[in-house]
Amino acid sequence: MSTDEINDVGSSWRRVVRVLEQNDHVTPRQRGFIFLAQPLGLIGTTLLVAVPNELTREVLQTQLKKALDDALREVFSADILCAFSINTDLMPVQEEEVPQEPAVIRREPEMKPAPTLPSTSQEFGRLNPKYVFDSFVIGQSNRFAHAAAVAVAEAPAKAYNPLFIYGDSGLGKTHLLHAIGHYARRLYTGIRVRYVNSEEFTNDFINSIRDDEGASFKQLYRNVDILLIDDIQFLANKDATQEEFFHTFNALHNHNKQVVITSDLPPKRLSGFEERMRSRFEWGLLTDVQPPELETRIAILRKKAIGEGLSAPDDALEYIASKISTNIRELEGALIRVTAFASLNRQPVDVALAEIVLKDLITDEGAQEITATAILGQTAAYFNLSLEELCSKSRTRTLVTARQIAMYLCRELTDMSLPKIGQELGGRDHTTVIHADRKIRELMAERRAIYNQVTELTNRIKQQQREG
Ligand SMILES: Nc1ncnc2c1ncn2[C@@H]1O[C@H](COP(=O)(O)OP(=O)(O)OP(=O)(O)O)[C@@H](O)[C@H]1O
Repeated sequence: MSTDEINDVGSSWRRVVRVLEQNDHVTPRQRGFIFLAQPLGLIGTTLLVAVPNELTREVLQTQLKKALDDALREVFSADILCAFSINTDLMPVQEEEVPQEPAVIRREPEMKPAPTLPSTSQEFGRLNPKYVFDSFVIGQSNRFAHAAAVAVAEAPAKAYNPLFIYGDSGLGKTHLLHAIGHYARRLYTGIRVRYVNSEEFTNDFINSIRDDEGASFKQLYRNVDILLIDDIQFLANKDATQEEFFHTFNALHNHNKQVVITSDLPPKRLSGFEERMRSRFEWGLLTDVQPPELETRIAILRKKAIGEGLSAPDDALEYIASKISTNIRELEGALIRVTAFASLNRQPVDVALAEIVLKDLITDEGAQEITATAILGQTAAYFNLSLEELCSKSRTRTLVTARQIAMYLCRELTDMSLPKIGQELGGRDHTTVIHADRKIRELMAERRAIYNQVTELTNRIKQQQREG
């Protein structure tokens, strides 16, 4: 197809968009999706259109089918069929990379914020760029939670408020929270989204009392359009912090601001919370996430392998997925170990190799829970350090590596939250833990010594766990 022809299709498509803009049956939200599409060319009576994701395709193909067919007929004076292809490059860039809202959304007046939302763009709580809806695999176990999360991002404070997502550790609750934040920021220019772990909320609150900064604490948590609060169970029995959260929640809810909460248990089973708090959690929508079934686990591994550029055949992925069933973080950890081992040995990943590597990683049913104390104790002993040194501020090379390995192992072998791990290792920030986790994953694939140290330490910790 020549450039002229493509330009021609471009101008026809712009006319199609104008016709759709004038169609009263098309909602402003649906228009937002039309702007994300780009025509690629016309082959006979089929128009090829690129869209950034499955959701956009679905909206155009189903909700807007009739309006789109009519508009195409009007512009091309013929019945035109649309064929959609997904091109993630069309996806607006994440906020972390470019602090401004993406141009593709920005220049369209229809994508301006809903009238109730303020228009200043601010950075509120870092969101992990990897935790977006597109990287989230949907299965029976999380379908409802995913749909509710999308609905809340698309219509903050209108769909369900609060949205309360609960379930065991490592099943995607944090991922969904971040994804809501990313997606809402894409849809509404300048929307103020704050993500916070409840332990950070507690720390901020305590510091605000210590520093007499109550007003700025309120400003921080009440001047937002969406508050995403992770792992609310950590507020249990913290009466003063709960009281403050109660007022924050009420202030936001009364002003039609969205609150999304995650927890390991449903409100009714959350102990250490006042009844008025628990009942508020039930005002909106409760949804759980369950351990994923085998097919979903395989799909998650496949997506992860592609995303991280790891090469592993399907049967090896299936083997890993069949062995680790209750925690997606562990599932990902297993994939990293297998591919790191293969890379170090310049061997392809296959089932036999996965079997060898995972032999020690698979948790024994009924064994004692692994604690931070066990991990820190074993790590310190392994590197010939004292516990004080391991948790100290010193930054000698051995200490930094040992500390990062301890953080990585806490992340992989326990259900502890990031702030809690940081706290155990000398009161470090949760971002330090994220960095350590990433660093060790990378080093394991690059340096045999690190891989061996992590493996040997894991074995020692598990051995200690087995012996009670
Ligand atoms: N459905 C999914 N698709 C793809 N990745 C997933 C899915 N569910 C979870 N993950 C991945 O599994 C890991 C653990 O998920 P996440 O941290 O969101 O769990 P969580 O339920 O918040 O756990 P915790 O209660 O311990 O905080 C993350 O890397 C996340 O991206």
